[in-house]
Amino acid sequence: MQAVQVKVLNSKIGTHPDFPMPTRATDGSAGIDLRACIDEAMTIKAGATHLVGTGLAVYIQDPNYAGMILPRSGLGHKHGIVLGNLVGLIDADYQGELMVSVWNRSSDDFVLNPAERMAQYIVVPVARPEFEVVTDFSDESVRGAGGFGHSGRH
Ligand SMILES: O=c1ccn([C@H]2C[C@H](O)[C@@H](COP(=O)(O)OP(=O)(O)OP(=O)(O)O)O2)c(=O)[nH]1
Ligand SMILES: [Mg+2]
Repeated sequence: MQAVQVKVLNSKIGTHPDFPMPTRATDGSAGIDLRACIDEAMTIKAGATHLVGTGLAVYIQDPNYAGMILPRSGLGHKHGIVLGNLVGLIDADYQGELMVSVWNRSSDDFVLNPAERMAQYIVVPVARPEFEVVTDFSDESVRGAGGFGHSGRH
């Protein structure tokens, strides 16, 4: 996939030095960091969840792809800042603002500053198979219906 369409919904983005257009931190970065598009710092109390806008709309258009919003490892591990929905799945036909559900799962309040990089966004391919209804599967796998630790722990 070469490009997706990005609409800037907040005029600060791309004009204010603190709010650059989203980019990859390095050439090899999978994710594009999503910044909090807020005017003032907000306190996310211990255990609280806030829906925070990014000021951006991304229209993937091609249904063979989807967007995902993932936590940043540093914020998640060191500060307990993860996602209220654990992972955000963004449909290819979604044209609204990318929103981040910021969950402070730690026991300390967290101050989210304007333009702070709060999560990251990737685009992934999506297999969209038909669901072919059968009475019996075409063969029996080695695993069969075993799951949930069926193969042991070690
Ligand atoms: O972290 C997220 C998750 C979702 N969305 C937007 C894009 C996505 O395409 C839409 C719907 O998401 P989802 O299907 O996960 O939520 P739902 O609760 O099933 O809502 P809907 O009934 O609108 O599909 O909400 C975000 O902006 N951020
Ligand atoms: Mg849905």
